[in-house]
Amino acid sequence: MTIVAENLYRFFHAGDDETHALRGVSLSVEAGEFVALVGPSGSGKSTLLQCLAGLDEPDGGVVRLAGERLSRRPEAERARLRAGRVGVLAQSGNLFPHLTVAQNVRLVQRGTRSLSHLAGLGIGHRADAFPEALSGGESVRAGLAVALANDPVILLADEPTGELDATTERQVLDLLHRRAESGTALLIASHSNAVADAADRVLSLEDGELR
Ligand SMILES: Nc1ncnc2c1ncn2[C@@H]1O[C@H](COP(=O)(O)OP(=O)(O)OP(=O)(O)O)[C@@H](O)[C@H]1O
Repeated sequence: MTIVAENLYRFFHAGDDETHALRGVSLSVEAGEFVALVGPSGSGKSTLLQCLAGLDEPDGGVVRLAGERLSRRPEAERARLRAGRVGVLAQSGNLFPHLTVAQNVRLVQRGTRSLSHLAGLGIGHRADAFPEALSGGESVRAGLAVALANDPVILLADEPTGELDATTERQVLDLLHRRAESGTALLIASHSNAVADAADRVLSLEDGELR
């Protein structure tokens, strides 16, 4: 099970301005691989993750999930292809505000699985808290708990450790490592050196191109 991007382009227009957020990005992440995606602010990391997740549509190129084309399909089909296989942690909007952490996880969970990964993420004691009561680091970890709720085969995560202290970051990276060892493909966008150090491979984006 892999995720593959072939020659992805994404442009944004605002008035006369055109931003070339992705300019011909090709990559693949294999099962069990922990890949870090680094690059300066604005280099296209979030755009790339959104396109890989099928939450944004590239203007050119193709995304394939386990050999099946994800791009240029109706959202309902993209959702079906993603469901239960791809976990996504975005930069915001990962939690429904009117549900507790545990309810957020339960909402996306298929069947009855345990909530034990909350403890692994160091937020077991916050299971009954509402998102507005969480610290920045707690809410990122709660979002990660939602993304991991169905034991996805691919995890796409945007800055999962950005708001964490060094000790908690280590804890989250250990958990991600164990996921990779059990076969999950991880693509983690981050500015943190600790994430790049923990990864098997580092992809570096600059101005919408991999270097
Ligand atoms: N919806 C949008 N409309 C217009 N421009 C956008 C949009 N989304 C992203 N961009 C632009 O595309 C470029 C890439 O943005 P992106 O968020 O992918 O970068 P990033 O590497 O994730 O940055 P950061 O590290 O700050 O999160 C930036 O110039 C950004 O301003």
